Amino acid sequence: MSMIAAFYGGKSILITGATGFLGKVLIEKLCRTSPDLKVIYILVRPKAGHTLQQRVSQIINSKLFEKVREVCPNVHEKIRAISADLNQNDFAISKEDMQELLSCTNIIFHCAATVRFDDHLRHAVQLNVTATQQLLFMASQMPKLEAFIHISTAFSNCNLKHIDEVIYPCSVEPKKIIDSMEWWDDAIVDEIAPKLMGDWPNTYTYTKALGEMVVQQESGNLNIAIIRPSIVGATWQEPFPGWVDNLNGPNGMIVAAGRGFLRAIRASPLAVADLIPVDTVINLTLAVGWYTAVHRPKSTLIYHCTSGNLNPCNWGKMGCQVLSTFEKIPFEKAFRRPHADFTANTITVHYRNAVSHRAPAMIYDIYLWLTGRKPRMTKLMNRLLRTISMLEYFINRSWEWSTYNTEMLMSELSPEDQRIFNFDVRQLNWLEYIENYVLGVKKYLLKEDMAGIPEAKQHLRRLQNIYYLFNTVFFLIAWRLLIARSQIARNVWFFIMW
Ligand SMILES: CCCCCCCCCCCCCCCCCCCCCCCCCC(=O)SCCNC(=O)CCNC(=O)[C@H](O)C(C)(C)COP(=O)(O)OP(=O)(O)OC[C@H]1O[C@@H](n2cnc3c(N)ncnc32)[C@H](O)[C@@H]1OP(=O)(O)O
Ligand SMILES: NC(=O)C1=CN([C@@H]2O[C@H](COP(=O)(O)OP(=O)(O)OC[C@H]3O[C@@H](n4cnc5c(N)ncnc54)[C@H](OP(=O)(O)O)[C@@H]3O)[C@@H](O)[C@H]2O)C=CC1
Repeated sequence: MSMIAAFYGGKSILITGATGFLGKVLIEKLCRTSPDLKVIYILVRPKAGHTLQQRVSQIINSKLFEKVREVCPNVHEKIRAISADLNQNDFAISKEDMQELLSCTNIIFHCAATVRFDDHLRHAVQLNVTATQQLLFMASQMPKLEAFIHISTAFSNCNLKHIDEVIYPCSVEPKKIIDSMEWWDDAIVDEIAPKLMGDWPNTYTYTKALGEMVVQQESGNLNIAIIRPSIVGATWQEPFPGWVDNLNGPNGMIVAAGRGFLRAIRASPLAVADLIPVDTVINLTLAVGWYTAVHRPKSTLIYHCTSGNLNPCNWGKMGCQVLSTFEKIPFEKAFRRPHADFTANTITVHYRNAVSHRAPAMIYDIYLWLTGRKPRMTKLMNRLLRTISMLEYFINRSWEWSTYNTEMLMSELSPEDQRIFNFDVRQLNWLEYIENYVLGVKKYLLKEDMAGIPEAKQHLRRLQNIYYLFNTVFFLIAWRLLIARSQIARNVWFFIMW
């Protein structure tokens, strides 16, 4: 019998960020392994014209929940959506709902965050710091609360090279920043943001670091743990390999490379690609929830959920495997044949951006314009280049994260729990994982049918022929112009002909 699965039986669990990437996998695993849990409260806001109920139904009826619907047919009764906006006071939760949450919640998993790197500092502070503070205040009023699990990021201290499982202080107290945000206008925030952020590369990582400080300072008597995942990727094993549903992190790059937009990226091929599958993160999260509630460690424990020190893989190896998978499983509607490489030199990067990214986009836009359609490729390419510029920081450096707490927890689990809640990343075979990842991007993110592969391959062959034709015509025109202007070129031409 799994101790962890049994622990969640009969429990009332509160999850923020449940509609996000990690949140969905967390609910899925909880419902599948502990179908006898009492209720999962999820704090959801209405979005994009969808009501709360529609959003929940969409999740429950999705492919990800296929197995859950078998194991736990009454899953929709287990999930209770509560209307909430984490940017509002008291999260804009109704009095009745708040009363129920305060009196019933046993465990909190706090996943909600803004993960945009370029979010305005005010908004990032509001969601990643102030909302965390408010949630901790709510938690302190919950008599039945057994554990509060905060999801942070391994990059909250990306300004350091070696990172231990401790909280590092930021130079300005988070409380001061929260207070200042009340009376600073946007112009002042914009001016002061770079000074506050110091050597953090973006508002996301900075506010996640502030969020950890808030957790430490406001923990009071609560049983708290912090989990720091690195770059979270598609599922490794559960509920099935390769599931992914957003364009964050490597996902967008895989799409861009597979469709032939991305030709070159500034990256160190030897830098460690610290990817971690989302199901591994969730298994660790559930194990930490159990351990924190049952063993009640004296201090707040931090768990690094990373792969680099246990089973390293570098960007070069990962990129090669991504490209070789495209050979077998091409994406549909490719703009060009997938071919990308890593460059390190700044001049080469500018050259490749001009020649391999911007020029083909402009040529294609001219073609669209000539055929009476709306040009869009240049805009798309600019967006891609902007995204790449934001990710570059993370693919040109390596970090070392110590994992003592995570390894300690692994040794505390029974063999049954080690199997059901496996977070031992040493067992991961990278080549197999990346192949399933690319396949998952095709199937679950791009929603492409596998039956379309022969047609996609044929399309790539056509693109290859267009490429040869274009190069031949380009060469002939260039040569013709050269012959017209240069005696040496003419001599070479006559020599060849002769
Ligand atoms: C040796 C040879 C081998 C050769 C190999 C060759 C290689 C070939 C293979 C390549 C694969 C292997 C290498 C991969 C390297 C990846 C490194 C990853 C590092 C990640 C580190 C993460 C560390 C921290 C982890 C964490 O702790 S947290 C999670 C991380 N957080 C994020 O990843 C958020 C990032 N994003 C944003 O920060 C915002 O997205 C923003 C970017 C500002 C845009 O912002 P904006 O321009 O305003 O655009 P949006 O409004 O967002 O979107 C507007 C429209 O663009 C869409 N779109 C949003 N995104 C993306 C995206 N990426 N890519 C594409 N499209 C996207 C969106 O769908 C919407 O489409 P629409 O609806 O309009 O149709
Ligand atoms: N993905 C990754 O690579 C990594 C993620 N993490 C951390 O994991 C956690 C989850 O990330 P991930 O699932 O990828 O992020 P997502 O962007 O997929 O999900 C964010 C969640 O937060 C919710 N949310 C955002 N703003 C509000 C608001 N004002 N009120 C209520 N809910 C809100 C979103 O709801 P809605 O659907 O309504 O927008 C969504 O459910 C975050 O704390 C992140 O820092 C850490 C390391 C890496």
